[in-house]
Parts: sequence; C-alpha cells; structure tokens
Amino acid sequence: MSLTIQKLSKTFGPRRVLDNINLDIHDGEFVAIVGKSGCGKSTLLRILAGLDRDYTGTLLHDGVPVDGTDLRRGVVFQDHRLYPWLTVADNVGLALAELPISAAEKRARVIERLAKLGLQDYIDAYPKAISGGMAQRVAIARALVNRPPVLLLDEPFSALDAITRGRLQQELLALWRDEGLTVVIVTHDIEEAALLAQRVVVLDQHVKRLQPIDLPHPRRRSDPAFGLLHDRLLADFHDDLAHAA
Ligand SMILES: Nc1ncnc2c1ncn2[C@@H]1O[C@H](COP(=O)(O)OP(=O)(O)OP(=O)(O)O)[C@@H](O)[C@H]1O
Repeated sequence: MSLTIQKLSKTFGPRRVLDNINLDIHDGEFVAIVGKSGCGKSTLLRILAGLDRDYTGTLLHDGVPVDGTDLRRGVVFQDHRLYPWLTVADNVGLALAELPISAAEKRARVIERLAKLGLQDYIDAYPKAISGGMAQRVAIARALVNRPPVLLLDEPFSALDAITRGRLQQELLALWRDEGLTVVIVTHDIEEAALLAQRVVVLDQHVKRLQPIDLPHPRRRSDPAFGLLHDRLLADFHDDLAHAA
C-alpha cells in the first residue's frame, strides 16, 4: 500500500471542494485523476503532496499519516517553477540541499538524473535558454533526484505542444516502468489519462468513477478497446456538463 485516502473532505470557506474521498493507491500503480475544471483535482494533489493539511479525514503514506511535504513524494506542476538565476543543474541540486552527502556526490547524482532525462547537454544552461519541454523534463528531474517512490504530477504537460507532450508522456511511462514508481497524475485530458494510467479516477467533489484500464502499453488510439474506455470516461464528463446546465 502506498497512499491511503479515507473519508477525506476539504472546504474553502462555505464551499465543499472534496467530499468524502476514499481511495487506495498501491505501490507501483499509475493513477490518473480527471474531472471538469474546478472539481478539486489540484486540491487533492496538493493534499497528497502534503502541501495542504487543512482537511478532514485520513491520509496515510505507507500506513503513516502525512504531515507535510516529504522526500518520499516528488511533485511536478504545470509550470516548471525553475529559478531563472540558477543553472539547470543547480535548480535540480536544490532538491538535495538537505541531504548529508558531499557536494561532489550531489553533483554526480544531479548529472546522472539529468542524463536519464536526455538533458546531459543542458546541465549548465539557464532556464530561459531551454524549451518548455526541456524545462518540464528538468522539473521531473528535480522531483526524482531524491529517488522518491511516489511521483505526483499536476497537469505537467498541458502547456506543451502535442508532439512534445506525446514524447514526455512516453518518457514518464518509461520512468514509471523502469524505476517502479507510484505515479499520480492530474489531468483535464481524458485521452492522456486513458493512454497512461492503470486506473482513472473521475472526480467530481467525490470519486464519481474508478475506471481500471487493463490495456498494455503502448496504447493505440485506434484500438477499439481503447476507444470504448475513452468514450465511457467522456460520457462521465457529458453527464457533468448536463448537470451543470
Ligand atoms: N486557495 C483557495 N481558496 C479558495 N478557493 C479555492 C482555493 N483553491 C482552489 N479553490 C477553489 O476550489 C475549487 C477546486 O479547485 P481545484 O484547483 O482543485 O480544481 P481543479 O479540478 O484542479 O480545476 P482546474 O482543472 O481548473 O485546474 C475551485 O472552485 C477553486 O476555485
């Protein structure tokens, strides 16, 4: 068991954003959280990260209550959040600041991690000199440099062009497979969720649907089984929109 969410609710003032969420995320699982804008996806991810502790209910990581951010959970946001005055390597190295290892060891670890993401030629570049896709790779490198077992991503590819997004999706799948990560990705893109995840959580304040996707990777949009699952997820959204109207 990796993350355990029990009876979790969250309000902003009078507004209930998450209502009685129950969800177990298993070790090594790839879970996508989808739902219409404002349904609480980012709020839930921030809670999983330990960035927001103002909720009711229970959140456990490996059976232990989450009480803040933790080196065992790396986080990637939609915007890369790199410091413009630091090089790529120094941005990634910041994540190791508190680790009791030598500067040389830190540098070696940073370079190894950057190389795994194809960034070996950009180690000493500044963020403004690299593309949006590269910057998101750096953000992933920063999230993983501590070798956390859990990677949490909030709309990590939605600001990228379609080709770059496709590449990064494949790289994320490779990282998940090769490193045995537990991945939770928030996305508004049903197709992205269906292409990547083993389970898709449709959120609408509560868990509206938990959809397993048992298709092997790489998944093809042209596969009829993929189309069926995609359409089922899409139907949940139409349902939401009908209710909203
Ligand atoms: N700090 C805050 N204070 C007050 N309300 C907030 C705060 N953060 C989020 N909300 C509200 O909570 C609701 C859920 O927000 P959240 O960002 O989790 O949704 P989301 O599903 O991620 O949306 P989107 O897909 O548009 O990013 C929204 O109505 C939002 O306006």
